[in-house]
Order: sequence, then structure tokens, then C-alpha cells
Amino acid sequence: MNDAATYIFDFDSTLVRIETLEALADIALAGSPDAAEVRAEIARLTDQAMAGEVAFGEALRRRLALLPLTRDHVQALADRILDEGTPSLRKNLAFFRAHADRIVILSGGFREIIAPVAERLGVAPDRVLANDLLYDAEGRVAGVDPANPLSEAGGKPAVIRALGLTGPVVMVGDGWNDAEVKQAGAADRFYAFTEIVRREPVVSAADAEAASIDELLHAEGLAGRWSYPRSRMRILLLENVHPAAVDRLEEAGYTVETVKGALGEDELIERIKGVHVLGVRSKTQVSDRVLDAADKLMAVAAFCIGTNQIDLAAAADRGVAVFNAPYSNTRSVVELAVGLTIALMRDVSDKSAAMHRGEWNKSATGSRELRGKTLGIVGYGAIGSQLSVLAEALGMRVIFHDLTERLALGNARRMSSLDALLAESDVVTLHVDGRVENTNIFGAAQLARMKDGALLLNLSRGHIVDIGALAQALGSGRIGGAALDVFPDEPATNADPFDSPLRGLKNVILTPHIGGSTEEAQEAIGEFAADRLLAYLNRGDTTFCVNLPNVQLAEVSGAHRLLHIHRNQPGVLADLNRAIAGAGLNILGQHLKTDERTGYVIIDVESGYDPEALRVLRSVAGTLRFRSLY
Ligand SMILES: NC(=O)c1ccc[n+]([C@@H]2O[C@H](COP(=O)([O-])OP(=O)(O)OC[C@H]3O[C@@H](n4cnc5c(N)ncnc54)[C@H](O)[C@@H]3O)[C@@H](O)[C@H]2O)c1
Ligand SMILES: O=C(O)CC[C@@H](O)C(=O)O
Repeated sequence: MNDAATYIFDFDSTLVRIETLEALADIALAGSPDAAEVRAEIARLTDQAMAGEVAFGEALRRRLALLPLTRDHVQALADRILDEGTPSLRKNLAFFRAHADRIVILSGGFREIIAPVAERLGVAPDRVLANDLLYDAEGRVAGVDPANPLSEAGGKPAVIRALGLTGPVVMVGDGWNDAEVKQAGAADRFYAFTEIVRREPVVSAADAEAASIDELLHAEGLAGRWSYPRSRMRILLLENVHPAAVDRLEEAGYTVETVKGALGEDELIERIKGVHVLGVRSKTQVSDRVLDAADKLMAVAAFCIGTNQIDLAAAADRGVAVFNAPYSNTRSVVELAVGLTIALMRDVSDKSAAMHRGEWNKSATGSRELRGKTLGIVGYGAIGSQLSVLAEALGMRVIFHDLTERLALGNARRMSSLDALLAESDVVTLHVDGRVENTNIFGAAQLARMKDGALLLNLSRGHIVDIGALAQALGSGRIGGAALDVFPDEPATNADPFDSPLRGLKNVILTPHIGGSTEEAQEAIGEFAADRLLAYLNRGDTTFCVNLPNVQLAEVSGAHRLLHIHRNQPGVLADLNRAIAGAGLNILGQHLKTDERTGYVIIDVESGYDPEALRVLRSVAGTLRFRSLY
């Protein structure tokens, strides 16, 4: 720690996320008919005082006069004040405890409320400078001690001066009376603390803004300097990612920006500069060029199953981890596939369209039950195998074809080839992954091998099916109908037009890539992918990462965690270990996992070391990315 500096923290909306008088109002006014009105007036006075529009002492007296406050009310708030700690304070308790002799808590609030927090932080009672409440004989609050300078405007600078501090004084707070401390010459630096509330005049008057305790420590070069402050980490989420993800990431302290639609390559190249984490769905192409322009990128999350839109190898070569949500929308796709199969078998979409035109055409011709029909599933992965179970429950016979060995569920039968599957299937449904090699695997030849009048579904990826050949097969009546949810060219946003040779064809159902678009699935994806990102950012865990070796890690405490991603080439590990030994780092734990392309080493080291030593680790030949966690 900087030897000489004293750090002076305001309390309300700085160390705790509440304003004391508003919280006391909630307690004291509970059940009172004019509670809302009085509460609003108190909040208005707090804002005016914090923005410097009403003198502090006057605002304090006016607010106290509005409340029927008693000792019990004050005690009730003191009892639960520890639960109100600011999120970044809770994360940095160790810092406060280690440096309590350099910390002062300075507040226009009340000593009884601040005391439990000060005790938790290890800050001695004589380093808590606050107002003292006065009570009458019945225990009613009668006011504050007028002899205490903190009960009046200008009180904070006065009490700081009275401390007779010798070294630099750093003031941290959210209100105008905190800014005044620096203006009055009682502090050398003032940080506007904005984690809970951001007041423009206070920020303008500050030397710097700190959106969290981490940012403050980072700016001051204190203990947290090796861990980049979370609020400075920019997360850019495209394509209308579910708010559950935004909430989780923001709650964890990261700065999140969202964009409704997908971005084109050039636009993304512009936007990705300075972004640490990118979130996309299926439309945004994260190409080699995009990754080249990404100067800060650490991770990409596909808020969906498919990752074919991301250049996974190029990302791995830059040490950028890519995650997806492999199971969160599986069931939604399966349910839509079942529904579409029934709709095709009964010609529901054409019959419904006719009804909308005013035509009544009651007929059973061409309408068939699912029961007893053969469903041919191409790609028996998560979706294909789940569909297999539901289809059998509906009385279908299931056969499947997959490139790799898959466990046949229920009575499903594996077919040795796609052709064999096509020869037997009444309905063919495609659920292969979107790898480039699967482009147009379903074309004229495959359509020709389908049974006369059979149906085709594609809910996997648009480039799998040759759309021209399909349009012909449908037009000629060779196959009986098709349902497509995915297309080779999909509009980037809902405002863009859609065109396809399949438009207007009989018994063809077209849906706008909504297989996974249910409220349940989107929320689940948002939560899952955000959790994966947090696990990676906060502790280096790469479970479910699709392009780097997977390492499951617990949180580290009492140590610093170093994360080293490198090219899997001979000698890297030996060089790394040599560098660690040379730097005198005391290793508490080490994990290594490699795949054919990349190696990932996690090293937990004892925290007392020369930070300069880390430089050597960065320069080990083959290093793709080096990161240290606090
Ligand atoms: N429509 C939507 O909204 C939506 C939603 C989710 C997933 N998807 C897509 O659905 C597809 C399947 O998803 P999943 O979670 O089941 O994937 P998965 O990886 O679990 O399964 C894919 C299976 O296809 C097999 N496969 C790949 N190429 C093949 C080929 N040429 N022939 C036969 N088998 C082949 C693989 O071996 C694997 O078993 C993916 O393309 C995914 O992107 C679409
Ligand atoms: O929501 C999306 O954009 C894609 C959904 C789906 O294709 C997936 O891969 O999960």
C-alpha cells in the first residue's frame, strides 16, 4: 500500500447501497397513511443535499423533523446494515481489514448505524467520524448533537483537518459534500464513487470516477492492481440476448452494452475495439478479420447452440475462449419439430391459409396420422436423440443416421447410411451440426432417394439443404411437403426482408429461425451462457468452452491465480516452469490441459511476490494470452 495515504470513505451510497434517512423512513413510517409522501420528500431532500442544492445541515434537520423516529427504529436499521454493503465492498473486505489503520469512515449519517460496518471492516471506532443522534426520555430522536461539525455544511473538511493527517488524503464518496472536501483543500484527491448512484456535478468536480472499490484500488495502484476492475471490462451483447444475461453480468460488476440486431463484419470490426467479451447468437459472423480487430477480446459467448458463425480456430489461435449453451433450447427445437411434423401430415398451414381467404375445404384426402409412420432423424445428437424419444411416445417408428457412434434410445434403430434411412422414412428431419463440410449435404440426389410424397424438415442450419433442388422436388410433387426454420441467407434483423424460392409453395411451412426461440429457452440460454462467462472471467474455468481445453476450477482464496494460454508446441511448459522458478513464485496449485492446438495452464501462487516477475511469463515463446486474477 502507498505508505502515506489515508483513504476517507463516505458511508451512504458508498460503503452501503442505501441512504440512511430513506431507510429509516421506511422503518419509522411503516403502516402510516402518508408514508409515500413523506418518503418522497425525504428522498428529494437527500438528492438536493447530495447535489449541493440545499445546505447539508438544513437538509438533515428538515429530514429528521419529518420522521417519528425512535431508538428502536435506529437499532432495527443497525441490525441489518451489514446486509446492505455495496457489492464491491463485499468483494474487497480483505483490503479494508489489511489496511484499516489507513482508513477513515466519514459521514453525515449516524454513528450507531455505521458502527457494525466499521467493526466488520476492522476500522477502529475512533476512525468513524459521524453524527451523534440525541434522544429524549422516551427514546424519541430529538435531533443531532449540534456541537458535532458534521451536523452542518462544511463539516467534513473541518473534521478531516482536525485529524492532523500528515500524508496524502484521498476522499471517496458520492455526494457534493464529499466533493467539497477536496475543494476546501482538506483532501489531495477526490474520487466520485458511482457504483450505487452517479451524480453528474459530483463526477465533474472529481479527479476521477470510481464505479467500484476495485476501480479505486486499481487507480490508486493498491492491492487489486493485477486484477483489472470489473466495471472497466466491456461486454458487448448483440442480437437481443435475453435480459437475464445482462442482469447477471451487470450484477457481477461488468459493464454491458446491448445491440438489438446482428452486426455486419465491418460494423463489428468498428464496435469490437476495446471490447473484452462479445456475445452473439446465430447471425453475427465472428470472422478472422473481426478477431484481428479485437484488441482486448478475451471471450466470445454464443447465446445459442450453434457455433458455426464463429471462427473457432482463429479464436483459439488468439487465446480467445468461445462458449455456447449446448442444451438450453434443445427441448424447444424438439417440440417445434413435432408440431411441424403434425402440421405437415395434416396440411394445416394451407388449410388455415384457405380459411383466412374465406374458403371452407373439409376433407381427409392426404391427411395422415403420425402413429405407425417412420421418422428418419439425420444427426442423432442432443436434439435428434431427444426428438427420437418424443416421436416414439407418439407412436412413430424411429430410425437415425449419424456420422459418429450414438446410443440408440428406446426402440430407435441406427441406419448404416443416409441412403438407407431415406429409403424407409415417411418423414426426414435434419439435426446435424453446422460444420462447413455439411454444406448442401441434402441436395437433388438425396431428395430423389426419399419415398414418394415423404416430408422433409430442416431445423438445423440453412446451408445444409440445397434450396433450389428442394424447390424443384416440392414443385414437381416428388416430395409431399417441407418445413424449414433455417435458411442459407437469413435477414440480420426483423426489419430486413426475407426471400426464398420456397415462398408460396404448397404444403411448405416457413418459420423465421425460431426453433430455439421460446421464452423458457432464451432465459435459460441467457443464464447459462452468462454463468459460463463469469466462471471464465472470475476464476479461469473453461468448462463447456468449445475451442480451448476444458478445465473445471474452484474459486481461489489467499492466492493469486495466473492463467496462461499457449500454442501446444514442444518446450512451452518447460520454459514456463523455468520462468516461474526464476521469478521466485511460490506455487500453491497448478493445472494443465492441452488439446491438439492449444495448452491452458492455471497456476495459483502465493500473493507476496514481485509483480515485475510476471513479465517473464508473458514473454515465454508460444504464449497466446496471459492473465492474472486477483
Ligand atoms: N432452429 C433453431 O433455432 C436451432 C436451435 C438449436 C440448435 N439448432 C441447430 O440444430 C443442430 C443440432 O443441434 P444439436 O444440439 O443436436 O447438435 P449436436 O452437436 O448435439 O448434434 C449434431 C449431430 O449431428 C451429427 N452429424 C454431423 N454431421 C453429420 C452428417 N453429415 N451426417 C450425419 N450426422 C452428422 C453429429 O455427429 C452429432 O451427433 C445444430 O446445427 C444447431 O445449430 C437450431
Ligand atoms: O437464437 C438463435 O439465433 C439461434 C438458435 C439456434 O440456431 C441455435 O443454434 O441455438
